[in-house]
Amino acid sequence: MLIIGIAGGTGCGKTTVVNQILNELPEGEVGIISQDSYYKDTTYLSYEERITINFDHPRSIDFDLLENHLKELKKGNPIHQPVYSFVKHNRTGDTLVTHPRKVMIVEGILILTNPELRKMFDIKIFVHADTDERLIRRLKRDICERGRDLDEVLTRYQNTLKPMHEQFIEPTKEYADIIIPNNKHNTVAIDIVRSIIHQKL
Ligand SMILES: Nc1ncnc2c1ncn2[C@@H]1O[C@H](COP(=O)(O)OP(=O)(O)O)[C@@H](O)[C@H]1O
Ligand SMILES: Nc1ccn([C@@H]2O[C@H](COP(=O)(O)O)[C@@H](O)[C@H]2O)c(=O)n1
Repeated sequence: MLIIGIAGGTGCGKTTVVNQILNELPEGEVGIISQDSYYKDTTYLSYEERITINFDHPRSIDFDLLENHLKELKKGNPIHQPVYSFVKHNRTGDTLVTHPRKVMIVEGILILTNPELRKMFDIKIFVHADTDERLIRRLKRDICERGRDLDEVLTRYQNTLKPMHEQFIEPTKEYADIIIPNNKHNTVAIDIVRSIIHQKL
């Protein structure tokens, strides 16, 4: 199994890049794991307490579960990937059965901060987009798709997103084998990653 880790700050286009890579690849040959599914279960907290969580700090992620799931997939076993709700700020209680594939892509802002995960990735990719571009994309996306308003996104940006990006996420660029510039759609980079995957299938 080839495991590809795709990191980069919020709004850089990780999900979009993954979808572009999957386009034109045989359906069902490549599996996806999203770091967002591994936000820690916070059912014991009230909604008011959950919205104060710093979701851009590595401690918000259940890395042990993510690592165990990758190990199970490597052994050939299916896993139950938790389903996360950005509206409830918590896991939904549902899970998505994820079967092992020849190629697994793991994507998320903080995945390269964890040394054990880094060791498991055969290829490490960092998607880069400028800070202002990422903020504009995040604003549009969170308002349209994640039930947020302008004030929520900007407050979160100032209090946690920006400082955590500088402290934890941007420094992981140095671990990347490939850096994809993504201020604009980068079809050449996508084709390169796709051809690496093709060789493995
Ligand atoms: N290269 C790009 N040019 C313009 N918009 C983009 C680009 N890549 C992604 N987007 C848009 O930016 C938003 C955030 O992208 P997404 O892939 O969800 O980022 P991430 O998963 O890194 O947070 C989405 O609305 C997406 O359509
Ligand atoms: N309840 C939550 C959990 C996370 N976030 C934000 O999501 C971002 C990571 O997801 P991307 O798809 O943008 O990579 C991260 O920056 C968290 O702030 C949230 O808003 N609410």
